[in-house]
Amino acid sequence: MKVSIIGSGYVGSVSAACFAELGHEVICIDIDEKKVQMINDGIPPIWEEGLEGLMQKHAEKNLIATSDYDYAIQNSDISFICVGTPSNEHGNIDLSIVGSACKSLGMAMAKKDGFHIVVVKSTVVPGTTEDVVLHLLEEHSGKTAGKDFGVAMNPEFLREGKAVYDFMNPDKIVIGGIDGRTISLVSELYRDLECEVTRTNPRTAEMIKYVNNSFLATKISFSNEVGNICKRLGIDTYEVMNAVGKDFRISEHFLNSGAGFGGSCFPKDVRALIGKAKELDYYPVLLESVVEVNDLQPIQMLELLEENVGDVKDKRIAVLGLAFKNDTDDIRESRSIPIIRKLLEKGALVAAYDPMASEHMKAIFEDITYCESAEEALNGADACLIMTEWTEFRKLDHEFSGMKNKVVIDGRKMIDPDEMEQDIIYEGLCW
Ligand SMILES: NC(=O)c1ccc[n+]([C@@H]2O[C@H](COP(=O)([O-])OP(=O)(O)OC[C@H]3O[C@@H](n4cnc5c(N)ncnc54)[C@H](O)[C@@H]3O)[C@@H](O)[C@H]2O)c1
Ligand SMILES: O=c1ccn([C@@H]2O[C@H](COP(=O)(O)OP(=O)(O)O[C@H]3O[C@H](CO)[C@@H](O)[C@H](O)[C@H]3O)[C@@H](O)[C@H]2O)c(=O)[nH]1
Repeated sequence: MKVSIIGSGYVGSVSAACFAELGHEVICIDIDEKKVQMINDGIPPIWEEGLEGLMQKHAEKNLIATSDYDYAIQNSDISFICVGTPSNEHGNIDLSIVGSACKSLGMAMAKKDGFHIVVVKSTVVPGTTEDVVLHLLEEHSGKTAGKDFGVAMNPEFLREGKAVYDFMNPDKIVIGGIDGRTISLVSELYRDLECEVTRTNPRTAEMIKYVNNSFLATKISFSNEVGNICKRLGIDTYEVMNAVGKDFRISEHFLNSGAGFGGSCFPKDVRALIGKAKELDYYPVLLESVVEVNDLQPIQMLELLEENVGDVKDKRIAVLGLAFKNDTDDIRESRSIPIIRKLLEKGALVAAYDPMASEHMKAIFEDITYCESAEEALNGADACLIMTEWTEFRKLDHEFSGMKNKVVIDGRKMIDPDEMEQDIIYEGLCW
């Protein structure tokens, strides 16, 4: 099938490369000319394991990129909207990028003969596809939904760092369409993937995505709350949750307590669902608490730090991990951001290390010291904070020997002091 993908970020570029791998003809559309050029050169605009191989295999064959909407719409049957849906200043969803993509798409559809399908893959609050996207497309194309074009919502569940694998091995595919014809045509795109398709209406598909993310975020905040209580009781919460997770109704996944959840999805999506609920005069007590517990975790880390080293003014604090999780260079809503901000406010000297994300962090904190290795960051440090679950941090041992004061506050349970040769003063955040 002929597919156009609007937006070449994490979701757009992975979807494009994977649809190409599934044998479809794919055109990426982005307003960022640099990304367009990169894709045409077979270079992924974001880092994701396995993405480069797919892009090199398909670029300029069945995967091309352009900033020309007219060309892309004329040469495709289905368009996926994969642009960002950030939070506005009140935490509610900001649909302005979706709006401008719909305008460009509608204007291009006006010039096209024949049936076209528009699929929203961006995460949007329930009602958006039918009440906003569909109407904008009708307004700018002069065409009628259901007659001249189909509209569907197909949420994406990929995890960053595992995005290609997740796209190719989904545990669910949800397609919410305005009619059966649209749902069937969109399903065709996924026919080679071994996965059941949940067929539904657009607003249910939109809600499934929010509930999925909110439930996972709730599991993490629940685990953090339990961890905070365990810490005060002198109990290792990981031992507790390992046993609790053996109950098949709970499952062992997403029970790791620590510095909390970051990333481009959980924080913004939980906030957006809270905003939508309030708009409907419902106060979502549980979801508000999920955010509150999450916001508290970095503060508790700093409290532990100060309990161990006192005033941090003029002290060198090594921050290990800047990405919001391991295996990605993405720093969006990373838990290390509020930590570094507070450390700087308190006059600390921050020495940061991340295997992938330092370049991105420089855009937020220009003046901290960026190191090439954990060892370099730890050298001469008065304390260390572990913020990201990078595998390489599990092996740290002799690297701590250069610290002035060997205080380690572990926000991800990366270190087992009993297994180490170095003597350190170790504090787990929740254990
Ligand atoms: N990142 C994830 O892991 C993930 C997973 C599932 C769902 N989502 C959702 O998918 C959506 C996209 O997220 P992302 O992380 O890929 O975003 P992103 O910010 O990485 O990428 C968005 C892309 O859209 C482009 N763009 C902006 N305006 C445009 C326009 N008018 N026309 C064409 N291109 C335009 C940008 O240049 C950028 O390349 C969001 O709604 C997000 O919540 C993200
Ligand atoms: O037990 C856990 C698991 C995760 N995290 C943190 O939670 C955040 C998010 O992790 P993860 O879910 O692996 O990353 P994302 O790439 O943000 O993926 C989530 O958000 C995407 C965007 O909506 C969805 O598509 C995915 O299904 C969903 O897992 C990270 O900061 C992790 O450190 C924990 O603190 N404890």
